[in-house]
Amino acid sequence: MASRDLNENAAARETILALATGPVRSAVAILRLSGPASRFVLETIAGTCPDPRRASLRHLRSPTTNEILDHALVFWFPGPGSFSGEDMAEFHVHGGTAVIGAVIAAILDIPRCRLAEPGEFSRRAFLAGRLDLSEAEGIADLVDAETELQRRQALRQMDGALSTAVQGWRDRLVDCLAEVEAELDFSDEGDVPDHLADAVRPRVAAVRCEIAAALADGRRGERLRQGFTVVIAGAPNAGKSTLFNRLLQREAAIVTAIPGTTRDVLETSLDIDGLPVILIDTAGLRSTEDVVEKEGIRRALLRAEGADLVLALEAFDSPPQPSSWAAPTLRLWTKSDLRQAPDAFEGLAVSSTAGEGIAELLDAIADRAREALGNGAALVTRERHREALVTALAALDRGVELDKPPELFAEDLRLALRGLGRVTGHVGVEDILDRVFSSFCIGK
Ligand SMILES: Nc1nc2c(c(=O)[nH]1)N(C=O)[C@@H](CNc1ccc(C(=O)N[C@@H](CCC(=O)O)C(=O)O)cc1)CN2
Ligand SMILES: Nc1nc2c(ncn2[C@@H]2O[C@H](COP(=O)(O)OP(=O)(O)OP(=O)(O)O)[C@@H](O)[C@H]2O)c(=O)[nH]1
Ligand SMILES: [Mg+2]
Repeated sequence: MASRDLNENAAARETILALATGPVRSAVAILRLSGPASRFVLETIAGTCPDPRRASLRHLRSPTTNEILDHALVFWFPGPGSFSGEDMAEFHVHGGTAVIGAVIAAILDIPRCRLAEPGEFSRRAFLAGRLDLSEAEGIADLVDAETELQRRQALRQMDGALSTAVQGWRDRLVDCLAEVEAELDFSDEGDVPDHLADAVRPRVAAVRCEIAAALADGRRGERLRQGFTVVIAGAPNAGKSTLFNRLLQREAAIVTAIPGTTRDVLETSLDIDGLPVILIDTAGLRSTEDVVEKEGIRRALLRAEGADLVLALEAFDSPPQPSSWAAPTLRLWTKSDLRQAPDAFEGLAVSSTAGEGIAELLDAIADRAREALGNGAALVTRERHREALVTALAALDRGVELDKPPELFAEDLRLALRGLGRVTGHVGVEDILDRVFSSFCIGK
């Protein structure tokens, strides 16, 4: 892929530094550098530049005082065959906060070195043509992945699943456009034979169809990134917080025998069979004049409305609840250890204290989440991709209309190509780079 970095002169570039590992005490911490001064930093702090890609054990020294700061493994990754495409270096230091602070301070003393912005290493890799925009997003998603399916989806995207599909559509549409344009060039105006457009139209329609299929995915990819939200709702004292704690296997919410205990919305993520589930405990629903409780109930109803699934709890000792919710609902009869569900009850009986029905409930949630989130094979994983593909699809829809003059057909093809190019960042991306990369972590 050609370098997109046309504006900046490499030598004038700053060298960026970041802690690539977590900002906590750890056995080993990795400091990462990218930019033209990387080699000089290695020579200054570690004495000499090691062989490319080989771990070398060095004393790190402060260039100002010559004091030894740490014994560390150091790496040299010469550009352009590095992750970012630039010269890069790594310091694998002991992961104490004072060690990290001292080495960072020593490096920042070197001219033209500064701390990296979030996503700046990946941004430089993108600008150097080492990866495209959707592959860079895959890296960010991989770092953020909390469940197995999120990991799988992110890895596919990092490996270019979406890029490859988009690139294939682009190539085919470019061929179509070239044929339409050639014909336009060689014919008198308004005199393009219809058979040309007729020959190209089915090929465009085939691409159109594939893009439409990728979009008709029930937003699985986006939802897998975000998680499947399950709201626990019901009357005060129905056992919502007890169930919440049982599903999380820890005492996250306060439980008492007093109705109206929970007021805030409590939200925690849960991994069920690799599926990311966001479990939400809410205030018990009742009419009340208490302003705090009222606000809690308002928030509870708001979250229930936007949920992927509402668990509507009822117990023998709690008043009946609204029978229908805007979101898909699973009715639960709680406290089944104390009183059996009435015969007419349509739903699942559970006891959070005795454990009855809990495995079945987890299975039911997993089934619904799997249905909504898919298996990690969706191509479209962000609203950004969807918007760009919808734009391309709309242009192709217009393009394939019968009796469309070839000039306008060609223009529609160009618009479609621009939409596809935005997914991978091949065209018109200046406005979205900040938005995409600022959501990355520091050090990525
Ligand atoms: N210590 C460390 N671990 C890491 C990374 C890193 O930068 N540093 N990574 C970074 O995020 C990931 C690995 N990804 C990488 C991707 C490409 C190259 C690289 O230098 N590629 C060259 C040469 C490959 C070779 O021949 O060995 C290339 O593709 O040309 C390095 C790391 C995960 N683990
Ligand atoms: N025996 C039995 N008691 C339960 C069960 N679930 C909840 N309880 C009891 O019911 C009472 C209310 O439980 P909570 O979980 O606080 O109820 P809640 O729905 O969160 O109530 P609010 O937060 O007030 O809306 C507590 O005394 C719990 O110990 C259960 O499965 N079996
Ligand atoms: Mg509660």
